[in-house]
Amino acid sequence: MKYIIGIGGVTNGGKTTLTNRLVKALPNCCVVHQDDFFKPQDQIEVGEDGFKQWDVLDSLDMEAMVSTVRAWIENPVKFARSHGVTVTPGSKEPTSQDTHVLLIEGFLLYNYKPLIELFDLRYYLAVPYDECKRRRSTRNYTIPDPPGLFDGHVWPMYLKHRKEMEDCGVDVVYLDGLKSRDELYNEVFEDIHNKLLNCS
Ligand SMILES: Nc1ncnc2c1ncn2[C@@H]1O[C@H](COP(=O)(O)OP(=O)(O)O)[C@@H](O)[C@H]1O
Ligand SMILES: O=C(O)c1ccc[n+]([C@@H]2O[C@H](COP(=O)([O-])O)[C@@H](O)[C@H]2O)c1
Ligand SMILES: [Mg+2]
Repeated sequence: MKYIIGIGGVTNGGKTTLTNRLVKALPNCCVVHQDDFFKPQDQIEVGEDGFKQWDVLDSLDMEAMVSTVRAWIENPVKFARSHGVTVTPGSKEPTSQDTHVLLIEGFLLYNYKPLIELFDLRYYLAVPYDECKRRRSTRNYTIPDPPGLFDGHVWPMYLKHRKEMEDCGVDVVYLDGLKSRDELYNEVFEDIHNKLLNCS
């Protein structure tokens, strides 16, 4: 069986931290990071507000991201091997019963139709404004945040995209990003087991 699981939500919600832990625990598990699909800086539009518009779908090569996911769907064994993931057969025979998991993590997973429909399970990490701003201020992105970016662009875009997702009725499991790393990992790992892996 093949399962595609989304770890989405707000910037600095803890998506990458949680994903890095899950990938070690789930069977034959590969990861796609949405951050790897940002377009080069010179292709990012500058808005009327003067900020480079990083936190919109247009800043990402979403077609390439979906193609990568489709390559995994087509042949998860080949995908795993070419990404250095060791493939182990499950206890059940025939081999076609083997379990393969793809984790997709990123801040804009549930606003792009061709991607939304590919998930078997969608998680959404959220943290309140103050904590998000505090965590973001300590991050070192390849392109550092200019002064005022969080309040002028990042947070408003988060609210806009979250509302659009909710208005479209996308089915997500909300996670409280204020919980500890351990709590979040245990909660999600158990949930994945109950919802997916026990049924295979
Ligand atoms: N559950 C948590 N509680 C407190 N801090 C966390 C938690 N998860 C992650 N962090 C910290 O928050 C920051 C952002 O985490 P990260 O996993 O990179 O988030 P994201 O990928 O959603 O932007 C990092 O400094 C990380 O160590
Ligand atoms: O990774 C990059 O090249 C990059 C360049 C500019 C900005 N980012 C920021 O990366 C954020 C998404 O990543 P994350 O891990 O914070 O969810 C998003 O809020 C962007 O503003 C990321
Ligand atoms: Mg991240």
